Amino acid sequence: MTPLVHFDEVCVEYDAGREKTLALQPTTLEVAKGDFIALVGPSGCGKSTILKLASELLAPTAGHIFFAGRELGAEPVRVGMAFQSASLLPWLSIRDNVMLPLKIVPPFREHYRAKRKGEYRDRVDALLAQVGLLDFADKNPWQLSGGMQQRANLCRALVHDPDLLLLDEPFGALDQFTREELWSTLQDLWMARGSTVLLVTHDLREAAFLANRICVMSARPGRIIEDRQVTTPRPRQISQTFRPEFVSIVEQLRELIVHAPAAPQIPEAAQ
Ligand SMILES: Nc1ncnc2c1ncn2[C@@H]1O[C@H](COP(=O)(O)OP(=O)(O)OP(=O)(O)O)[C@@H](O)[C@H]1O
Repeated sequence: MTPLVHFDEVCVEYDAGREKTLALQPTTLEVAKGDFIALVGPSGCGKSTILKLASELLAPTAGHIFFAGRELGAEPVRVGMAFQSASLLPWLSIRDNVMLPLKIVPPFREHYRAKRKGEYRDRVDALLAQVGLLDFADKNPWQLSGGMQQRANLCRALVHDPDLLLLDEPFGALDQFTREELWSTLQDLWMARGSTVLLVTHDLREAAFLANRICVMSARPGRIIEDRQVTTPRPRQISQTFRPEFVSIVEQLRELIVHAPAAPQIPEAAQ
């Protein structure tokens, strides 16, 4: 079956004038529709670079990226994104923050004026209810805790049913208990919506709890050195992450990352 996203021998070299940084060695990755993939690896190995490629913020230096069998860029791909900082607009209510993609992203924006008061508002409120935020819909972001802001941020990333949900350390700034709550929220949203997710994280327990596949990357210039399935049935419980079989997955990932040699550099002439 054609993968939803296919990175085919993709290479990235950042070129800042005289200084060039090879961030990604030829990397191949196939993402099926509905996959939940976690990208883990040492700092600077190119995890965020993969998200930038998937969101078309960055073009590969070499290789190709396909979406549903066609070269990325041939057709618009709807992407939802969330980062470590929730970056909600402080002057808008939570409801209006979550509504934003429906105002901006085609084809929703064409119907925005007609549907805002009815259908779109119901859609936003249903999502807010699903993550326990409906009572806070009229509040401004600064009236919510960091964890609540990240819940709203996830809603904003999902409200327009993106083809791809790209998450770059979305829970990195939260305390452990709030983070675990948000893992369960994200798992529930993913199970309900069947989204296709690429998650960058440094937290191996988070990767193992949330993902179906964990792609481990080598130190920069990065490449995928292990593509590991996590078959634990859903819904997963936080308490399971303290059980021996789960702890063992996390330990194996950690060993891989700590001991993985940096990928051999490709000689410039061969690039
Ligand atoms: N715009 C840029 N210009 C030059 N070099 C860059 C640029 N963006 C990233 N890099 C370099 O490319 C490499 C990969 O960066 P990237 O942000 O993808 O890594 P990462 O694995 O997400 O890192 P971290 O885990 O620390 O967030 C790093 O060495 C980084 O310094």
